[in-house]
Amino acid sequence: MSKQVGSLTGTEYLYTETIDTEGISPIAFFEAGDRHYQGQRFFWQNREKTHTIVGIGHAIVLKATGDDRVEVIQTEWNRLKQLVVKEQLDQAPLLFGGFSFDAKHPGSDEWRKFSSSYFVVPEFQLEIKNESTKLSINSLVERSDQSARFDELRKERDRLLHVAQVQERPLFEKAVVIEKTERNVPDYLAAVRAVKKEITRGEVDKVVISRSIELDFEEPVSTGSALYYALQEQPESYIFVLENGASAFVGATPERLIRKEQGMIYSAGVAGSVRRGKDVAEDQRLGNALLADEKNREEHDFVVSMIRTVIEPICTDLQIPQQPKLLKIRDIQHLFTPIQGTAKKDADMFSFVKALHPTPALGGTPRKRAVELIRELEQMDRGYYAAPIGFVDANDNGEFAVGIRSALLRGGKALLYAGGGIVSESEPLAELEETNVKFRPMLRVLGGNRHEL
Ligand SMILES: C=C(O[C@H]1C=CC=C(C(=O)O)[C@@H]1O)C(=O)O
Ligand SMILES: [Mg+2]
Repeated sequence: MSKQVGSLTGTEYLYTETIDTEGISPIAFFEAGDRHYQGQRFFWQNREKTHTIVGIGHAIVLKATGDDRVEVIQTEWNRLKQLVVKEQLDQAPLLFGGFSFDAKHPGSDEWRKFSSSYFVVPEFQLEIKNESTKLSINSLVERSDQSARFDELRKERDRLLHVAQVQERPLFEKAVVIEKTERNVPDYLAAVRAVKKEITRGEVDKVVISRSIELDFEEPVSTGSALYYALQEQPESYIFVLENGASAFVGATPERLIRKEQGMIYSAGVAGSVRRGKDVAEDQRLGNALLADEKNREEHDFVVSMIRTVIEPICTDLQIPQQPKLLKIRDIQHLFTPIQGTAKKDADMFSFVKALHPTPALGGTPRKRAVELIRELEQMDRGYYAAPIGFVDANDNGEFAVGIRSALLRGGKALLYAGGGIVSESEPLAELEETNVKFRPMLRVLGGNRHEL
């Protein structure tokens, strides 16, 4: 049973016990939870592929809505951290989840279950980092129930391990798409034009406008299959899955929001885009043209300058290069500025998430007006698209990416999302084409590309 932290009795502790499990495949472990824990799993892998986390089952669920949702999650997590009981060598329990893009959005049926924030401490936590593989059990129980509860949980852990290691490895078939519907192209183009007018009027400098594509499949798509193909097809990106009941939010994003490790923080400006070239020469020509392009540099500079402004008060030793570099991933190249610093003493992970979200790579400049315009102009609910998704551990180390190049799966349907930064020089049809490139990663993963390839 999962517990909302609000229902704590005051006498429970968050017990953790870790074992070493070298050689287990994270996707096989994820899939081992398919039968009994569907809707209660998550998966995370960083861009460098040095850190993979799988969560199965819910020891604790945290949800919060409203403007102060980040602070509510932050406070509850701080309270929970005080309850951790573990041996020194045990892994710290972690909190994984995400926020919706806009806490003030009225919401839609498709995203209803996710609430405007949804975080879990997994019951079974597999972590592969620095060449070591650790599997923990986390459980929030009364001291008097701890021993009996852990006996049950150890049995269940061993069963999951056996399924993952010994029983047949899962074979994933790519789902078959029967229909691909561009949901709101005229609305999207109208929104881009409206933003350009607002820019001319001096109301805003930049707003990110997005749209969605619906895929209908012959059969329900399993989360495991989407995850498998995301890992195969997008090796240069963060890969994430967050299940919630019958829905799953899945993505292959290149964009870090914040990583915090031993007091150091790492963020990134990722904005400004062009497709990959068909050969090396074209790829380099496109990349160099992107680096020199005024419109894309403007899109990018708004992001870097806002990140500087919002993290300067909570950081020291901030290091931000003057010029962007190129970030090349399978389908697209971006302008990229890595940012790092040292977190001030009281600035924890959620202080950074709150300060940074949304950067103008997903929202706009100025932030408040841009988010209002997105709410007014986009004829859709972004849900968790373009919003922070990731984890923090009990030592306040962790990482959040931005949930782009992503899709919401539910049964035989998927909703894919993509957007782009609209600035004064934006051309509506060129922006539409840019969103087509940004849909590609998830179209590859989900099979919706087969007519185009
Ligand atoms: C909003 C998205 O991308 C952002 C990240 C990188 C480049 C972007 C751009 O060039 O417009 C966007 O700001 C998306 O992929 O849906
Ligand atoms: Mg762009």
